Amino acid sequence: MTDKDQYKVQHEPFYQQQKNEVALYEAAYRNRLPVMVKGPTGCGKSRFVEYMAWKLGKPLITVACNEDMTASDLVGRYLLEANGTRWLDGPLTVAARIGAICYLDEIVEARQDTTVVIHPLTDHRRVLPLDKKGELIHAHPDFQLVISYNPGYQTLMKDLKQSTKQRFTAFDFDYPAAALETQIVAKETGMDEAMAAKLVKIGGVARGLKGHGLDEGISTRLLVYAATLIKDGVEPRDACRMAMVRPITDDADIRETLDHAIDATFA
Ligand SMILES: Nc1ncnc2c1ncn2[C@@H]1O[C@H](COP(=O)(O)OP(=O)(O)OP(=O)(O)O)[C@@H](O)[C@H]1O
Repeated sequence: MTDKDQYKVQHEPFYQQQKNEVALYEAAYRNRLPVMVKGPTGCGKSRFVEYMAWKLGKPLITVACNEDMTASDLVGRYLLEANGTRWLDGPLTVAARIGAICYLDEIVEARQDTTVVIHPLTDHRRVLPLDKKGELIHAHPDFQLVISYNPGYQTLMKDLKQSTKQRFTAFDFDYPAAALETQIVAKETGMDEAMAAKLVKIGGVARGLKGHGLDEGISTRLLVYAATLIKDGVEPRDACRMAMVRPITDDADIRETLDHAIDATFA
């Protein structure tokens, strides 16, 4: 297996289009424009990028960003070995060399001095300077940079700089409308649509509480978890409490409200 093959998405991921994002992404890719995918947690951002990598037949390298991440974690570093030192490419460098789609998940978590290393890759230069190694990489023609971003988590202290934002085209994602989300939960888990619709309805109750005691509503991911447990034989009320309520809040009043909604739905 070559470097490239190991990053190929082997099987078609199930992705339910919300609007015309597939065609728009293809246009961005044709022109090698960097893409930003914005939206709340668990609404399908990563699945979309995985699906696009599969559809375009390009390798996909995903990096989960965090606040301890340094530029070296992205670009690469020298490793100390018995016989001296050896350079090890970081994931961004590998992607630029082999022509992969590089997906930096939750980029805003990374420190700003880390974020700026992507700048020269996002404009017409499409280069990546490896300062420590003294090498300038010209990105492979197939390389594309994609970042994800949850606008709900941003504070004044933690946001992308305009000079970073303005290097990307952007997609606004959100939880799908009820009918579409029902199809997603049903197709993803094999659950019948009538049952999936019940889970989506409870999800809707929780999303209505956002800003009234809840930071985020129940994600599509959690609806899929609940459906998976139910398909495995777990009693629906237990599955919903376990997958859709307990993870998202410790507030007794909100839990009670959501538990009531669950009991009413499965009465
Ligand atoms: N449009 C969709 N088509 C198919 N599955 C979907 C879709 N939207 C959400 N899902 C389901 O929701 C799950 C979570 O989606 P995904 O991992 O893409 O979330 P995300 O937006 O990247 O979240 P995070 O920001 O937390 O990484 C998927 O594993 C899939 O089961």
